[in-house]
Amino acid sequence: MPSEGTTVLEANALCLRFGAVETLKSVSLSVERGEIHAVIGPNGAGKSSLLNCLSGFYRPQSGAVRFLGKDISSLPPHKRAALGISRTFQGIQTYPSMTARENILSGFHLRMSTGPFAALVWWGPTRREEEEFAARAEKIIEFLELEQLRHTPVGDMSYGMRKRVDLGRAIALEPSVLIMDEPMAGMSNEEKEDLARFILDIREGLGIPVVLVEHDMEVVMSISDRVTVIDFGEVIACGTPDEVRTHPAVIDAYLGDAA
Ligand SMILES: Nc1ncnc2c1ncn2[C@@H]1O[C@H](COP(=O)(O)OP(=O)(O)OP(=O)(O)O)[C@@H](O)[C@H]1O
Repeated sequence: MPSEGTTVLEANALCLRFGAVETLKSVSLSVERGEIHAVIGPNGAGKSSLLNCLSGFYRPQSGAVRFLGKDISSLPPHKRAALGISRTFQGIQTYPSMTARENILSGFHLRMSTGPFAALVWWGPTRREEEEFAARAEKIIEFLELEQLRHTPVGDMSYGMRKRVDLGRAIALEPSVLIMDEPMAGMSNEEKEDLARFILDIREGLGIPVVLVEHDMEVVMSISDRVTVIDFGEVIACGTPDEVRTHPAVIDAYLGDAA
């Protein structure tokens, strides 16, 4: 883990174009240890594109992404994930026929030091890893209060619980940072409250900083330490929820009457 006060994940002057569309125009963002950092902005502002640049799904034409001070701009998504950059996506990423426990266990595969070949010829370490992962999966099940649903196929669960299993898969890797794209979309108020509590617990209890794109302003303003506002591919404000809420450019661009 990084030492106190260090930047965990950093985007520096990212420029991203799709043909004639300038999606990100020199966007910078830093995610500090111990913070929940929200990225907000109107539809089409470039929020998901920024997350995709951080996790490696999009390659910006210029600018750099750094993780714990190291330039990771050229790394593909799976290598960034293996370094400790975890991500949840819009919608559901879990396997519906697998149970909650099996889905969470599937999140460990990136950290498996022994591949399938080693498993065939060298049984010992694989077995030990499996036991270790099973124990860790149990901890995640308890952490996310999924005990009752441990052996339930995810396809039989409510949307909110499926998203919770999805989150379990993302934190199974014990990441150094968690990226979440619109985690509250499609959730009831009760489900949102539960998820907000777990996001706070992930920051507090597990010490994992979180960067999230979220449209629900009530959630953003209540759980975030810092908020970056993007409009038309540019950062127009960055600060605490109170600073952002009262920022004239933000009021103009996005929050309007809701501020
Ligand atoms: N793969 C792509 N190909 C072409 N254009 C893209 C691609 N990804 C994003 N864009 C464009 O980049 C711009 C920003 O899109 P993005 O999804 O990042 O915005 P957003 O702020 O996340 O929007 P929303 O809140 O509606 O999800 C849009 O004009 C979009 O059409």
